[in-house]
Amino acid sequence: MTTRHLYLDTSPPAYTGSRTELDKSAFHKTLPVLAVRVRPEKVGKFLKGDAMKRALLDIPKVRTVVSDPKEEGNRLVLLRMPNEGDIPPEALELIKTESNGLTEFNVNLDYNYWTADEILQSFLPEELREGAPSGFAMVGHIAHLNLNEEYLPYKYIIGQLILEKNNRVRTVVNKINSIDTQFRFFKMELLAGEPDYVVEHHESDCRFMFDFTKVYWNSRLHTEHDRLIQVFQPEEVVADVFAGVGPFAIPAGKKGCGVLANDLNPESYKYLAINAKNNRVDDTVKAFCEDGREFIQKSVSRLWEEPLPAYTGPKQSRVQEEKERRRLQRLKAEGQTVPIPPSEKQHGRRRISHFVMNLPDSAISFLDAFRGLLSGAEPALREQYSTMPMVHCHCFTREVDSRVNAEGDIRKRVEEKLGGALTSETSFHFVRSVAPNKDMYCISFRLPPEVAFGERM
Ligand SMILES: C[S@@+](CC[C@H](N)C(=O)[O-])C[C@H]1O[C@@H](n2cnc3c(N)ncnc32)[C@H](O)[C@@H]1O
Repeated sequence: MTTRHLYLDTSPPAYTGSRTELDKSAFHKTLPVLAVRVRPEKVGKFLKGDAMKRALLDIPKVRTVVSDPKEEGNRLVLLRMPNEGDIPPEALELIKTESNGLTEFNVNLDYNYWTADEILQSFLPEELREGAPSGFAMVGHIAHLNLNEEYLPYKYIIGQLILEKNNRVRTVVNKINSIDTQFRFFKMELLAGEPDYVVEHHESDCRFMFDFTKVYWNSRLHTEHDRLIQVFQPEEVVADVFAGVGPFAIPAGKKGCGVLANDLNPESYKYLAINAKNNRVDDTVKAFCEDGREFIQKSVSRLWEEPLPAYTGPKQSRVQEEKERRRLQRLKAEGQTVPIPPSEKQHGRRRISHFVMNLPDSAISFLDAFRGLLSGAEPALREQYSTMPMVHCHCFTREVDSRVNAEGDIRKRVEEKLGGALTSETSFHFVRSVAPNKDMYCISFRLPPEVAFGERM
């Protein structure tokens, strides 16, 4: 991007230095301008009012008023033009009556002045400028990008620029176009900064910690996470079959939901448990490390045998909790009756209301695990499921010609795997386009009773 201001060209100079490393000294530019010599007490007159509006130097990161190098205590008010003939008459009038005259001044711009994009545009060979990487995504302190092959010879310089020009960035990585087939995390190479991949990332008002090189995380799913979290009611229990480090599970727990959260990747499981603790929801969010199929099959009886604490209203802050603890301690010390905490008075939660299955590549293939989920269950447990749970299953399209086809195709694949017809309580949500011919959807359906009470797979 070239930045031009009236009279002044503030774009970086044409780069003539080395292309194997960044020669920062090559980024130097001098802009000759005029300056008004004024007594300090008169500076305000030149900055306020309309007279000087069209004459003052106004470029980002450059001060308009500087000390006069030739006369101690005096100030220079910088103008945007190098020639007197360009100064508007109303400004000239003020200069004549209120200043000590005009002088020449050099504004010096250097490497620190320009943005990473501007430096890169000047640095790259001409044929690579259009389409040059201009953005990056952030996860915690890590900036990550996905460089096209033609930019790979310049990858370390691109990394250096991102690191030096963005205060929040401590590490810059390039995602290599290969993804771990089972656990879905990206392979990446360090371009600049510290080789520290354990991040603290914030989403949906929760704090997530994880090793970005070992677990799946995708900030682009933020809206989808929020969408489903809104669907869950605080009293409900959610079973998250492919939970990752908890972007559905932890915010749902914070909302009040009981959550059984599972991931087969031991690293995801480790951070899932840490995140539940760090967000103070480890009483209601329980982590598991099992294959998704096994987790689904065990989930109903697991919750029946070990119910999750009942919902007792919005979660208190740490300060409120501490206040309540002290109040109860005082009552006890005074020999008064200590009230039973509401969570101990009420029965626990024993029914799963939602299953979440975000493993779009293969989640549908796990659906047969629902067959016979409740068959053989004792009557009291069956009674809990007079209303069947909702299943929210993410998947990719196969039929790409139109969305109508896509929905029909997804429905067919789901019904085949479930071994039963979907009810009218079925909906489709387009999540995002992941590639030109690949869309991500979420199908939400109520588990058909004849599937759950039918024969086990
Ligand atoms: C696409 S990620 C979704 C993670 C998280 N729910 C989210 O929305 O960001 C899928 C997760 O499924 C886990 N996974 C893959 N195969 C699995 C399996 N057979 N059983 C359980 N988890 C599995 C991966 O480790 C990964 O964390």
